[in-house]
Amino acid sequence: MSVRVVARIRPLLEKELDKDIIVHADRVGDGKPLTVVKIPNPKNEAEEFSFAFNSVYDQATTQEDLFTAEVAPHVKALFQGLDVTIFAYGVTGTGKTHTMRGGLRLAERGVIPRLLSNVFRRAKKLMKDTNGSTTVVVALSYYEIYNDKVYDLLEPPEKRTAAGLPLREKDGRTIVVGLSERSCDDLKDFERLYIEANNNRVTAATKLNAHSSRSHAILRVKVTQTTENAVKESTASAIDLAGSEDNRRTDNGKERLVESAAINKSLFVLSQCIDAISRGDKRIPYRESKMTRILSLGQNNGITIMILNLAPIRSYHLDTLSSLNVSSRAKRIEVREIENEIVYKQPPRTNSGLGGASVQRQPLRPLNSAHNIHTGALAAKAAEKAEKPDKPVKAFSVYTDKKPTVAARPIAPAANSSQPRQPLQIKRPSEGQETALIRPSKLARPTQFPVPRPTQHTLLSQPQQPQQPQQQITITPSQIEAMVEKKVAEILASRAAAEAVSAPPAAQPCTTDLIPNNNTPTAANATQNEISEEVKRRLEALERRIDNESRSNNNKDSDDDGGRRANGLRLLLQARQAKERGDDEAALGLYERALEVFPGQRKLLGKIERLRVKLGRAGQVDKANNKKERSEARSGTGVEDEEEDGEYREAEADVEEDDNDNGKGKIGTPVRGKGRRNKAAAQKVAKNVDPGVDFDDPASSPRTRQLLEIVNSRDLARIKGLHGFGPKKAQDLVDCLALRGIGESGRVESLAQLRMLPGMGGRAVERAYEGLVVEGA
Ligand SMILES: Nc1ncnc2c1ncn2[C@@H]1O[C@H](COP(=O)(O)OP(=O)(O)OP(=O)(O)O)[C@@H](O)[C@H]1O
Repeated sequence: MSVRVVARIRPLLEKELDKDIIVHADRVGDGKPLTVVKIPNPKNEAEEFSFAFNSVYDQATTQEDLFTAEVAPHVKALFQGLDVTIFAYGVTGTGKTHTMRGGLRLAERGVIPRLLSNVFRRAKKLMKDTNGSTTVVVALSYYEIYNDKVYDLLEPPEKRTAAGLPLREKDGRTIVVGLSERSCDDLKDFERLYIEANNNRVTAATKLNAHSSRSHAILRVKVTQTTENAVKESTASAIDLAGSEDNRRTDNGKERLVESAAINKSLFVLSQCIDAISRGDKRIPYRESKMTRILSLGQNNGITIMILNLAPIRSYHLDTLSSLNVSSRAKRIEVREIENEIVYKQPPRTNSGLGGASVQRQPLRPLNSAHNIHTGALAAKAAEKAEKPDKPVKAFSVYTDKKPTVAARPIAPAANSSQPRQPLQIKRPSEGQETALIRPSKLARPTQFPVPRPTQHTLLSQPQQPQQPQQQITITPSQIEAMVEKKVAEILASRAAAEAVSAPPAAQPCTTDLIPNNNTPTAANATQNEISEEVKRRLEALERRIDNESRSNNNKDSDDDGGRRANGLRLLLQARQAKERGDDEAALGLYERALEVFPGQRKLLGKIERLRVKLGRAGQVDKANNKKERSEARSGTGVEDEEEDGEYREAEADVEEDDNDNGKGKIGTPVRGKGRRNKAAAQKVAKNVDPGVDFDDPASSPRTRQLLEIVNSRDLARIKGLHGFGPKKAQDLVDCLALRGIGESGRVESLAQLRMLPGMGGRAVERAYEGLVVEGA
């Protein structure tokens, strides 16, 4: 399931009543719900950009409307064991805190108090419905990330240490070490704690918001359901992110500027993570900020809802566009909808009278095989509770008439566990039932492969008995193929996840997952073995194919000049933007990464050195590059580097051109001779292509017209079809066209203009032009 992204446009504030409204909610057709946000192109007011979301809430939306539509439906899922994450994103002053926290009046209460109210109500009902045999404990932790440091909001500020609380990875999640947790009995209890904690949160008045949050605030609501035999735990996280700020508009003083740099940096990393995930990159830069590590977007399980807050007025125009862009990409992020595992305190009694022929029961799992976080502390706590004599004896309601959603999962150790995986047991078929479900691995959603499963009866009455001969299992080749495809998708996903966190490789594709563990061969076992062998053989072949493909992709990447250069260009552009935001730290990191693409470039080295000096880290420029420079100087050669240098200069020219175009007068530094250089470059291309083609003239040839028409269509599929364009380059161009109005008409009017767009330097336009087959020619 993808991240659900909804947009909320706030009403005008009193001081804004005379302002021009430029952001509108719209629908895709009559009678359809609001799902589109419209905003004019800042370069061409006649043109409008449209951004589609899962839902859009306009100025008239009340706090209750939003909660009822977006959050209330997921409280049930929370009690089923799914984690729920809700976070508010947007520019400063757009209503994030209003949405999450809200006002004190009942109608003004935001998502968080309403969520807690619903949780307490449901908990109470559950306890009542089970006659007290299920107890529900609600516990809170609440912390903020201020200047990239984590502080516990449930502790008084004087207890804070300068370094804040450390983060640690545990069971694939990021946890805050030493965070306090308070249990809450009811809403009143919560409100007292929450109000007190909010007083500890850093807020300050800025020019854009009288009560601006200077930190990201994360509230975690842990719901623990305990019965006699088992404990189920799930967490709702409500996150109020600090808003991005354009410091040219805030008039921020020194302290606010430092805060602002930290806020902007973390939000920039978040947008980079979103971009990287949506592009399918192998490396996701989660670790570059504490906020992204904690949010773990795309790595978390359960349900994730992103609320994009928007201000409707013109003064937010560019900021609004930028946050619309980031959030519309977040829609592409997939989150696995996996319930947390139930932890059993003790084996269920085999002589339980609760059963009956129709009752299904969850198979037992050892505690150490639980997949999620509940293996250690929770189990210990559960055991401790079970031992306490003063607690009433409870009967756990794992016996249910319904088919359990997480029940009957085979034993699978945690994905990142060092423990070897146990092969799955394919169990006996139920009476009168030839087929049932199997889950090939923890990562996978339920599949439809017909394999036998045990009946309640068998499990309850003969838990220790050796396996009986099984009925003939029939799996068709197409089902095997489907299993294999699914497994491959899992392998790819787990590899991507493992690479993303730079952790040791995630659980290796475990082909044995699908192999039954049969020590006593029978006819049915033999059939299973055959099937497993077949699956295993195909999996191995596919794994080899994947390895070969990724190897050849890597080679292709390194051969692909355009892709490499475009990547370098992107890094230069991002570095430039970071510098403009005043985030020298991020700019330095990006320039250093660009140096890997354009190694040894003196100008780039100069920029890095200057930034290092500014950040008090002079003299640390990559030694390898310096060495390279020195050896070049000695040998007096560098033919290759000349080429690199030219390539770098062109890339940089593109970036500077882009900056110049974006922010005329913003930086205030005249750009010398860039127009000349680009024009010269364009003419150079024109000369290579066809002496008759004028790069400044849109109508100079049918091929030019066709190329421009394809570009201006902004149709990803058509642009991808251009010679020299991969999916990434095509997407970059489409995004760039969406972000910038090009030319008077908002269109690219000539090849020369196309060449000046980021990523279109070098021979990109020339290649696309040359490779174009003119329609109708
Ligand atoms: N839907 C709304 N209805 C009425 N007032 C709103 C709404 N959304 C926001 N506001 C008002 O707008 C102002 C700014 O909102 P808020 O402080 O929530 O912004 P924010 O995005 O959290 O800003 P920051 O990032 O600076 O913390 C507040 O006065 C708030 O009451």
